[in-house]
Amino acid sequence: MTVEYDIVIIGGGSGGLVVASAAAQLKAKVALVEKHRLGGDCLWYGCVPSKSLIYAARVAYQVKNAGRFGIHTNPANINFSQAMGHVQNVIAAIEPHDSPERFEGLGVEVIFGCGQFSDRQTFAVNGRQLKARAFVIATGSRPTIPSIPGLKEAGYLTNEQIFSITERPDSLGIIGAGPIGCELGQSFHRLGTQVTLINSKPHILPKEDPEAAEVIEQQFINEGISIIQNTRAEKVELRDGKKCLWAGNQKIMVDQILVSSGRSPNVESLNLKAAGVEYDQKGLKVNEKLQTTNPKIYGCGDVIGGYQFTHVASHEAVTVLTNALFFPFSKINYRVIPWATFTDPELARVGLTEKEAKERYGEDVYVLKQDFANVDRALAEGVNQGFGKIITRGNGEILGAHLVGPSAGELIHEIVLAMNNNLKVSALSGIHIYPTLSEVNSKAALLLKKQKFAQNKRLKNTLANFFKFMRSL
Ligand SMILES: Cc1cc2nc3c(=O)[nH]c(=O)nc-3n(C[C@H](O)[C@H](O)[C@H](O)COP(=O)(O)OP(=O)(O)OC[C@H]3O[C@@H](n4cnc5c(N)ncnc54)[C@H](O)[C@@H]3O)c2cc1C
Ligand SMILES: NC(=O)c1ccc[n+]([C@@H]2O[C@H](COP(=O)([O-])OP(=O)(O)OC[C@H]3O[C@@H](n4cnc5c(N)ncnc54)[C@H](O)[C@@H]3O)[C@@H](O)[C@H]2O)c1
Repeated sequence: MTVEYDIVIIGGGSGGLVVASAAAQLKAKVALVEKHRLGGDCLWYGCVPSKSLIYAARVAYQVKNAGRFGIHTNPANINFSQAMGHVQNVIAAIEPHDSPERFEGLGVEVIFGCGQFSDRQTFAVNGRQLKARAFVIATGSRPTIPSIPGLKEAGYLTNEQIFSITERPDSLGIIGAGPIGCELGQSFHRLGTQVTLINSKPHILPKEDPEAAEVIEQQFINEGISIIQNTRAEKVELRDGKKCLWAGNQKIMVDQILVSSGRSPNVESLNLKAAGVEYDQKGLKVNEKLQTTNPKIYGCGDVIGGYQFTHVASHEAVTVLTNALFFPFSKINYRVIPWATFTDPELARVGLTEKEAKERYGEDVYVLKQDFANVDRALAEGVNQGFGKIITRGNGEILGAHLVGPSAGELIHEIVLAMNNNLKVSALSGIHIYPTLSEVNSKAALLLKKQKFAQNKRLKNTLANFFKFMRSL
């Protein structure tokens, strides 16, 4: 049967846009169906606005704390709506890159509408029946709203509303201390809001290296952010215009609540049953080739669960593109997936944690940890907290790395490059410019030799004897 399209993509965010633009540039016939506007969470409610807000908040913090460098100013006058204006300006500057005009210019047919599958090979939208050789579901995720009595009635914000507010809440209760809660919590606090994080786990950022997360936690405490640990938000009531939020035996009164307690896949409206596509609460079920349970329908990005990051959505998009347009031979490779949480200090990670490495390789695991307090450039910039930790095997194979400190999200890439190219940790100990923050990597890398030397009694004795002999000549 002849079909109209090579590929129909549903969802025009980080994953869908990569598939659409690359497929069109390869001269495939492409339709992209988007229910709202192109750009997805990353542009409108995620990475772009959050990183812009983080930057404005960092400036406020630096001005407020400039005194320790001998720079004295009047107390910073924070104009919240102008800070939010910066956020909107950055979105506006990036948006043309994701505009329908740009994609149509590349040859993509952009269809705005909310459709659904009518059978295993047809997607119905705006009264049209789209048939294609392959489909890609890239509909992303939305905030999971916990069923907390009174929350709905009292009202709350999620990442979908918070970047549009123009008045600063005096106080903000945040449910969930994952990356969203932590990045936005610190930013709002720095812009003058009293922030309380409610965290169901014993420590914030529970998916990260615990020692690294502890550095962030200590920074939050030093800045005056309240953290209620190991406690779930349980009930909300409206009292005198304020929201009264119960967490365990504690009660906090706040102006606003931000819900950042995880994500749910956008799958419900697509009539996936008709297409033979299975899913659960984490997302679409996909195989290593990113085929759903219908092999002609692929999934990528947040909607398949897993690593929910923009760069992972793009990485998955490439596998989907190759398999869907040509032959389904490519398997997704998740061996080296880096990410960063853009708190201050930043926390970046790639590969295994210490615990995971020890579970897999037992005694053959070396932890190479270098504090930023031993990196002269960090000290020059007033930083004496944080560290770089590289996890290796005895043969130098890099298993993972965890950096917490200034520009950690940039510094991790040297290790990512090494891992991607199967370089040993010694490759990181080459000349690094003095004084730079990236010396944290070279200094950590050198520790493998030092640790192995410290363990090697025979070599130490041989050298001692050698030098004794040389002195006796
Ligand atoms: C506050 C926040 C900060 C973040 N910061 C970072 C960061 O710094 N770095 C990072 O890597 N990641 C970050 N992320 C995660 C990142 O935004 C997501 O992983 C990424 O956007 C996922 O891309 P996607 O293509 O799967 O989904 P999206 O980009 O969300 O795109 C999905 C698209 O599908 C559309 N859609 C949904 N349902 C339908 C339907 N039925 N029919 C048609 N279209 C539909 C949506 O409108 C949307 O345009 C952040 C997320 C949040 C919430
Ligand atoms: N810098 C980045 O790359 C970045 C930034 C923000 C978000 N993201 C992506 O978005 C995803 C979602 O972020 P998130 O922070 O919403 O989710 P998350 O799942 O990472 O963290 C949510 C936290 O909320 C806690 N929680 C759940 N219900 C609770 C309750 N009732 N009371 C108190 N705590 C509760 C959970 O235990 C968890 O620790 C991330 O996993 C990440 O993939 C990435």
